[in-house]
Amino acid sequence: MEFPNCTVVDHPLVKHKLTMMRRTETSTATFRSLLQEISLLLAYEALRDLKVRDEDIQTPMAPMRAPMLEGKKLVLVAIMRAGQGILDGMLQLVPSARVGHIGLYRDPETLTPVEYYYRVPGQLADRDVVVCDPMLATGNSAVAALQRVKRSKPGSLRFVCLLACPEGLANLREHHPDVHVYTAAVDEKLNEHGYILPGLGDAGDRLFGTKT
Ligand SMILES: O=P(O)(O)OC[C@H]1O[C@H](OP(=O)(O)OP(=O)(O)O)[C@H](O)[C@@H]1O
Ligand SMILES: O=c1cc[nH]c(=O)[nH]1
Repeated sequence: MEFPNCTVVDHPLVKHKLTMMRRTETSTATFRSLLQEISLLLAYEALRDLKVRDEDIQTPMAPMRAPMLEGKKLVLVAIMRAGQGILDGMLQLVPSARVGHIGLYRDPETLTPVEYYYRVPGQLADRDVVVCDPMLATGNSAVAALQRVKRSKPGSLRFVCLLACPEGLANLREHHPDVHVYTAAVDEKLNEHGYILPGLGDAGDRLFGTKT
């Protein structure tokens, strides 16, 4: 199925790492390092249109004008907790990016997000903002996070996740048709508790080892 607001990064390396992450027997340590690795690959695709500016440099052979990223224009915003895993991977690729955090958890009964923390750099007007969270399930958390960031009128806004589903993509498209999603896969559907099927379970618990 095609989703107009979504790019599926279906590189073989991404597919392989995602399969390893899905497996029940994958340890917390392995899950964490795989999320970092896969996020780096997702970022490669999601940041394809970042602006570069030519600078005068000197190679050992000759002077030249060469493109450099305007790194400080990028703001990476992690939805806590699990977004931290994606953030860590993306920061390896763009260490000079500014960082924001939005604390949200999903009320297990209503599946609506509850905000408990917000700290994002101000002055977003000329900055490219990437909001990240591994799971786009109902999409309610992403919709709320993007709404919050939009109050600061960012120059551009995109969303990076590990796994999406049709319900979450539809919700996001309805509320934020201007925000493009980059993901490693779009799974089949949600179950009655709002979990992605086949999915990978609770991303935060798997990343931090908090499953009881
Ligand atoms: O699309 P949604 O239906 O809103 O679900 C997605 C949210 O659920 C997970 O977080 P959770 O609320 O479990 O919090 P946690 O990261 O603290 O575990 C996930 O990391 C997303 O933030
Ligand atoms: O499948 C899901 C849905 C929401 N949050 C998760 O961590 N996993």
